[in-house]
Amino acid sequence: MTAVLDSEISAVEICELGPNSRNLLYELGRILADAYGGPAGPRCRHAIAELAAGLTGELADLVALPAGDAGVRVLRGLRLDSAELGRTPPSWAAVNDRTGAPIDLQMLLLATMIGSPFGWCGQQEGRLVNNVVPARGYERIQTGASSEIVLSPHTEDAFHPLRAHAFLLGCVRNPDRVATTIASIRRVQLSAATRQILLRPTVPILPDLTYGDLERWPAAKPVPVLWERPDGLCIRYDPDYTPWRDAGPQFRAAYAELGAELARVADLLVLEPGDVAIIDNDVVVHGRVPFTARFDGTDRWLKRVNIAVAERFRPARERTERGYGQRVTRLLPPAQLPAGARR
Ligand SMILES: O=C(O)CCC(=O)C(=O)O
Ligand SMILES: [Fe+2]
Repeated sequence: MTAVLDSEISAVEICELGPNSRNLLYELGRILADAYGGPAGPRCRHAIAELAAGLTGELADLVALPAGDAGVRVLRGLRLDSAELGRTPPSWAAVNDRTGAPIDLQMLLLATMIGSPFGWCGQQEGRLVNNVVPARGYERIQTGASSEIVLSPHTEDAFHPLRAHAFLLGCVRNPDRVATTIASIRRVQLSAATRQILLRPTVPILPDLTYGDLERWPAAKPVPVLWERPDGLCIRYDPDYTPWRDAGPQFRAAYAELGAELARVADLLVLEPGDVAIIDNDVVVHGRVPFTARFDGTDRWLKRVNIAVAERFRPARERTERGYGQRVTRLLPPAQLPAGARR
């Protein structure tokens, strides 16, 4: 993909949280942080699930999956304590979970209103709220910790059958207004032949480097790039972790056509402090433009939460995939979620 994106935000739904919603979420985050220290323990997780299931009114109306083909809804106006959060850490591993607890808990309340938040055992030590910050040494490596390179458009955790149906990207700070890129598969135009080729399983998608230096995958199973959900076309895409160059010329041409179309329809989304994007991971691929990291404690800082939405369709054939041994960690086992939150 090129770094040249030509359109401003178009069909993305932008929702401003009113003062009551902002204050309520903020207070709940604080109360949970004071009572439990953070979301690691089961008592706090039960409290999150109970509280999220009981939220009504404006918050319940606004905190929802994006409805249209844009596949992104941005909630604007989350309250943050920037001073308490302190300096941007030099890597995810250096995050202070205690000072971060109030905002992490707000993110988890939001995620639990949509579905069931989860993390990966092999990523950021299984945390439910991941931190996305530029890290020294990773400037040119294809992960969220990069900076100097274009982070290619991708489906989050495309390699895995349990990848998020949707995820949250919340912004703590973004002083240089570095844009996230978003591109909806519902806006691309493909020839009928290309569409047919990409609907067939041809090449596998491998785990990205955030899962550690995993050995090669001799038994990697091909998966389709495009698939269909009852409401329309969906995508599963991660070109940097797909051995597409090994495929035949027809597939390579189709894959290139898709890449060019995704670049054509891509929008730039500049997340500002207090913004939370709700991204449909089956409809939209996301990435990031290049930037020069500061590495001085004032860098861009995002929070990411994966969400499983039980009523969302996925193709049955994915159930036989093994996900390269990567296992999820859930907020709570599904049977322990209160009725209103069991999705
Ligand atoms: O930095 C961004 O805007 C996106 C990073 C990303 O791809 C992710 O956190 O999954
Ligand atoms: Fe991502």
